[in-house]
Parts: sequence; structure tokens; C-alpha cells
Amino acid sequence: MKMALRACLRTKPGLTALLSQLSCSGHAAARRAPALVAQRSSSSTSQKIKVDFDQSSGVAVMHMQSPPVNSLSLEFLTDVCIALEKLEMDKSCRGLVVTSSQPKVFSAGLDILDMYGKSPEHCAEFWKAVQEMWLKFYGSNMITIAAVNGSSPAGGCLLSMTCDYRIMADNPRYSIGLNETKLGIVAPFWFKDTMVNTVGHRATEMALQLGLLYSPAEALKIGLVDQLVHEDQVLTTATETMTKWLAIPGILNISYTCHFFHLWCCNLVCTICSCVCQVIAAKKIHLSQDF
Ligand SMILES: CCCCC/C=C\C/C=C\C=C\CC(=O)SCCNC(=O)CCNC(=O)[C@H](O)C(C)(C)COP(=O)(O)OP(=O)(O)OC[C@H]1O[C@@H](n2cnc3c(N)ncnc32)[C@H](O)[C@@H]1OP(=O)(O)O
Repeated sequence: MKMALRACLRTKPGLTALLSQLSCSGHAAARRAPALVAQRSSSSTSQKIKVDFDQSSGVAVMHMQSPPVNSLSLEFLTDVCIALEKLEMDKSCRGLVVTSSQPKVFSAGLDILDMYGKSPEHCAEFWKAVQEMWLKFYGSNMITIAAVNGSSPAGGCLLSMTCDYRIMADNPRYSIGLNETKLGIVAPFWFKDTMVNTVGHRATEMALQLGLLYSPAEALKIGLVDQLVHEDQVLTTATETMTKWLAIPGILNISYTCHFFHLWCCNLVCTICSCVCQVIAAKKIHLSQDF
């Protein structure tokens, strides 16, 4: 799916416009102008994000440092998007590892406090920022690896699933999954689609309907993560793995992209049809109540 988005962002101007409307992609850039990285190795820091970029390898490491649990608030999401935009604009940056500076937690998902009791305008901006993060990671031209060094529920799991590869700390205390159902909320369809693309239809059905959080071993078994390593090795394994991915010529990447793009389009058409059916059904129910 991520590759599919990459392809359409490269080749389909119409869809780019559609996606940028969906994601409101100008919103992060409008706040702070991106700067190109000039040094051989550099480090740039916002309050909540630290990026180390090694120009000799072309690999950047994004450290999420929003205590206590890297919950995805509007401010944090905006910082993530700005950092991604900067890296994306620097053509020498080919790979991105995303990890957490917080102990025991990769990301606690959407910031519940930023969703509750806020104005409709804030909620709209917040929700657009969530979509923007999703699109930016999924549509990135960089190879992205999630170094999941702690628990990663809900939106944290989504973030990791938008990456090309996931390495998780092998600590049974940690968990990962889309647990929205357990919180009494329905995960949006694009959360669901992202999981289907990662672990398949049946596993997603089980995961979402029951709101399952998986231990690292269980997550590996269903393919939610690709590799488990000792807690101390998560970041180094991620950078080693990146070397392998970057050795693959970009043209092959683009070819696979076309296959996935086809699947993604089919999925999108189905989703639109299903939304139309739901609206028609809702109207019918409404009408039958009137009479
Ligand atoms: C605005 C319009 C929106 C419309 C939305 C419509 C539909 C949306 C549908 C669904 C979308 C859902 C996506 C989500 O991501 S919802 C968030 C789900 N997240 C969770 O369930 C995680 C909950 N947290 C945990 O399980 C644990 O905290 C964790 C395992 C991450 C860490 O455990 P640990 O024991 O280390 O730490 P705690 O003591 O539990 O927490 C420390 C501190 O952090 C606060 N906190 C935790 N999670 C969140 C969070 N998601 N948002 C905000 N704050 C969080 C926690 O309350 C503690 O605070 P304090 O007590 O120390 O003040």
C-alpha cells in the first residue's frame, strides 16, 4: 500500500491533488518552512522530534520525544509532518528509521486529551493532521523502518504499519495492535485497510472486532511485525536492515509499486461503493421512520 501511494504520488497528478486535499498537506509547511540539510551528518530538533541524519549513508533516524508516551497530539503530529517534509525534500536522504526516546513506549496512539472537549475546528485540524501523518509515511519516497522499542497501541500501531518494515523489542511486557474497539470506538476504514495490507483480511477481522493487543511474539506470528530483537538491539538492527533495503535498485521498488497501486485502487473503489450504500441505507431508514 505504501508503495502504491508512492507510485501514484510520482505518476498520477490527479490523484496527488486528491490526496493532498484529503490530507490538507500544506498545513504543516505553512507553519514552518522546511530547511535543507547541508552538513555531512546533522541533527535537527523540535521540542518533540529529534532527527539525526547521516549523509554518508543517506539514513535519518527520527526520535519521538514527547513525554510521557509520545501520544499523537496536534502539535506532535505537526512536528512529525514537518520533519518528514524536510527529509523528503532532501534527495540525499533515502532511508528513515522512526523510533522512540521514551522508555517502554513507542507511541500511545492518538492523544486522547486532544480529542476530548475541543472545538469542532480543533477536531477538524487534529483529524487532518492524523491523515497527513498517515499519507506522508505511506507515500514517502524513502524506505521507512519502524524501530518499535516499546508498546504501540492504536494510532501508534498505525504509525508503525505505514512503514516498510517493523522491528520490535522482544519484551513480553510490550504490546501492539489496533485496540480501538476496547475503547468503545470504531477504527476508521483506512486504519483497517492499513492493517489488512499488513496482516491480511482474517487477522484484521479478529484484531479489530476484538480490539486485540498482541505481545511481540504474537505480533510476529501474524506478521504485524517483521522481526523481534533484544531491546538493546532495536535501533542498530534497524539501521543494519536499512542497508539491505537501500541496496535494492529503486526501479524495482517502482515496479512493485505498480502492482500494489492496482490493489489499492480496487480497495478505494470498494470503499466508496460501500459508503454510498451506507448513505442510501441510512436515508431509507430515515424515510421509513418519517412515515
Ligand atoms: C478529534 C476528532 C477525532 C475524531 C475521531 C473519530 C474516530 C477516531 C477513532 C479511533 C481512533 C483511535 C486511535 C487512537 O489512537 S485512540 C488512543 C488509544 N490509545 C490507547 O489506548 C493507549 C492508552 N495508553 C496505554 O495503554 C498506556 O499508557 C501505555 C501502554 C502506552 C503506556 O503505559 P505506561 O504504564 O508506561 O504509562 P501510563 O501510566 O499508562 O501512562 C502515562 C501517562 O500517559 C498518559 N497517556 C497514556 N496514553 C495516552 C494517550 N493515548 N493520550 C493521552 N495521554 C495518554 C496517561 O494518562 C498517563 O498520564 P498521567 O496519569 O501520568 O498524567
